[in-house]
Amino acid sequence: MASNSQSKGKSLHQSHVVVVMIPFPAQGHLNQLLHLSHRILSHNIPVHYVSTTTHIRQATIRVQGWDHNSISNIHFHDFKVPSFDSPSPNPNNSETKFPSHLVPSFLASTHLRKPVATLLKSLSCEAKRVIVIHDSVMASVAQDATNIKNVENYTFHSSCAFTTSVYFWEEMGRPTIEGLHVPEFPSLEGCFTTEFLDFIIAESKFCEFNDGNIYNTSRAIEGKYIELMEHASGSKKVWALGPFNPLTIEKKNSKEKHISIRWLDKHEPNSVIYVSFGTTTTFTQEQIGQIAIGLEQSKQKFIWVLRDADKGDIFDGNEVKRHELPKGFEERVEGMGLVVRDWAPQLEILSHPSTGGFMSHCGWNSCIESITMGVPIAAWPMHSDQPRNTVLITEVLRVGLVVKDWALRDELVTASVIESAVKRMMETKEGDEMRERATKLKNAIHRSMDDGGVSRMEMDSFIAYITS
Ligand SMILES: O=c1ccn([C@@H]2O[C@H](COP(=O)(O)OP(=O)(O)O[C@H]3OC[C@@H](O)[C@H](O)[C@H]3O)[C@@H](O)[C@H]2O)c(=O)[nH]1
Ligand SMILES: C[C@@H](CO)CCNc1ncnc2nc[nH]c12
Repeated sequence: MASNSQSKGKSLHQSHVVVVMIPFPAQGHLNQLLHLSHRILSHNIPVHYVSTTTHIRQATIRVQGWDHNSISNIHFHDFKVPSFDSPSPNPNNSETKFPSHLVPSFLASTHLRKPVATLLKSLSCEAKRVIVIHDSVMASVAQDATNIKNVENYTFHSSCAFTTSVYFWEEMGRPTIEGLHVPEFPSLEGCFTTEFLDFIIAESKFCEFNDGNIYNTSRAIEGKYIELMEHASGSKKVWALGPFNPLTIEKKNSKEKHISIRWLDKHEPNSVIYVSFGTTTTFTQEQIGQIAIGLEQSKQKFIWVLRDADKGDIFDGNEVKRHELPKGFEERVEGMGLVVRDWAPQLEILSHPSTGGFMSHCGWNSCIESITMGVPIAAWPMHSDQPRNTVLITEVLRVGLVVKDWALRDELVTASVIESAVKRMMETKEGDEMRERATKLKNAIHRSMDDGGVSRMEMDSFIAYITS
């Protein structure tokens, strides 16, 4: 059984309760429930983590921020599903930038329902109680939990409370709520394909009978919107158990350091902008050229992670495309910028003192990782929840600026727009003020995770609730 310093004083009866995680098979989802597994394990509760063979492999090789040994106590269940297509992403989709090339892998994972049901039945015979935590878009896979007596079923929402709650608030007809000012936010137009929106709606029907809702956020970040979510959830509990990612990252010795960290070590505090767009963004060659020129013209130091969206199966063997950069670019920016084409250690980069800004698509992982590390965001949303996450970052929390307005989503972002956004973030008073607010927010989050802090108390209360 897992043990570490946080588990001291916890009684053994808790081992009669086991947790089963059912993540959605895309990096930004796998990652969050893996972090949560780690946190729950530290309370001495066994955790089972279920996915397809390839996605278990993906989740475990990309674990960040915790030491690899600490996840070895998680019980991974890699179930076989029918083989699925794993096409390369297409940057030229005109309707939306949603990564529809992943859909075959999403559909394949619906076949997890049967092995999951078998696992739940077997665990429910041995344990006092089985706590299922399933991604909101894996609710159909978790549905059999409802019919087993000692199994409780919680829905994990992979985005922030702001984005999820305004969706419900709109459905409720935008009621006035005392003490709450909701800023303007974009409609869902252009966020998803119709096919995926239908998938989300179909999955949400299976959440109706759940026992509560879990978010990777904190009352120290967006308390008002967690309350709005509570308002929309009626009698059901809303648990804000985040941030799931670790708040401090251990320094590696220099031999083990990634090239980007060694590079950051050479620079001044807050002098580098980190540019990365998660695992579901693919740019056209033309757009890549504009980013390159914009970064060069900004004359600011940068680390740029230049990679396409993940494929449904990241191990399927085909070579990843190597994007061309403008002629002589890498030589001209030598010493000033670093282009990373493989997997970057994002948490380490964000926690490095030299990193002073983050140009991001505003995936929720990137947002919360950046906030917990005190780094402000230059927001360039692409699809899904990202346009609304941008509103939380720039207007509610005021720890970021907008690179590209969502209304202009179909247009090329020119080098000069990128240049001016980078300069605004890195060398203006406005940028400094955002960094100050980001540092304040980081400190508030750290305090909330200390003894007696709101986030710590909420996690303790959840653990007590599921084990009592
Ligand atoms: O090179 C890389 C790229 C990405 N990453 C990590 O991969 C993760 C990417 O997740 P993001 O949420 O930022 O973005 P993605 O688009 O990939 O994910 C998505 O899934 C979950 C949703 O709620 C997000 O809003 C969504 O966009 C982050 O944890 C980031 O740290 C790396 O560590 N290195
Ligand atoms: C490949 C990922 C990228 O986000 C699709 C699942 N994304 C999502 N799934 C479910 N609800 C969402 N609300 C916002 N985004 C959501």
